[in-house]
Amino acid sequence: MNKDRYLTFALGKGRLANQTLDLFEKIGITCEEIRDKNTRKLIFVNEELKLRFFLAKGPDVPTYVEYGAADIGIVGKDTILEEGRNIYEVLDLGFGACRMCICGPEDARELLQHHEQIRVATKYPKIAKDYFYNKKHQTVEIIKLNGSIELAPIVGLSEVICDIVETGTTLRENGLTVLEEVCPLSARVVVNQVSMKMENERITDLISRLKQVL
Ligand SMILES: Nc1ncnc2c1ncn2[C@@H]1O[C@H](COP(=O)(O)OP(=O)(O)OP(=O)(O)O)[C@@H](O)[C@H]1O
Ligand SMILES: O=P(O)(O)OC[C@H]1O[C@H](OP(=O)(O)OP(=O)(O)O)[C@H](O)[C@@H]1O
Repeated sequence: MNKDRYLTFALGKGRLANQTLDLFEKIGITCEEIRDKNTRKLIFVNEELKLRFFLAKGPDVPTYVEYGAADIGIVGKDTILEEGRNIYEVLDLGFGACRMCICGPEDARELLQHHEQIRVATKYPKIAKDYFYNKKHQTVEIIKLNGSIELAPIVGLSEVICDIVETGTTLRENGLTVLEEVCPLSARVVVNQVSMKMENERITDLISRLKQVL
């Protein structure tokens, strides 16, 4: 362990960012500057604690962590599954709770049950493929989209979608429903495999302090 080495954190931008920063504050790790919406600065340093933080697009967080550009990352379980990087997942933070589901209009339920060769629109092709091919042994056509996934069955692009459901409002407002649940999701702490060995003391201490305030 090198006491002068900075530990670097990659935090997912968007929904999880504020709760992640709130949690770090609870264990005395502060980084006020990172909350400033007006700054274009990308990296933030806490000199006293020898920590560095940056915000990145969710799907890039596991990449930074696998390559060791960040020692630790905070990201949704969906992103971890989709990216399939070689990283350690060490802690479930509980917040950002939602579910990955197969959704569609009620009449698509029958198509799923009869293993029809349907089209599945999703932002998560790997998760969808794993679910249909490896878990259900069902052949489907997967169509990758980048957002507003609920549109796909409405306009006839696909029969069903594989997407995140939190409150269910988006589904309800668009006449869709949950047909099957793929898995529960929440924010996780991930760690670079080499950092876990080289900085074991600092990282395990951090994880146990996080556990105490969850
Ligand atoms: N209602 C929700 N919709 C999407 N993600 C959610 C929801 N609730 C919790 N999450 C979690 O929050 C994480 C970040 O969500 P966010 O929408 O900010 O990122 P994203 O989907 O990668 O962003 P973008 O909108 O830039 O595509 C997700 O990966 C997921 O784990
Ligand atoms: O169950 P709910 O509480 O309605 O939340 C689920 C919705 O939120 C997410 O979309 P997001 O807002 O990230 O926009 P996007 O569709 O452009 O990705 C997700 O893809 C669903 O559409």
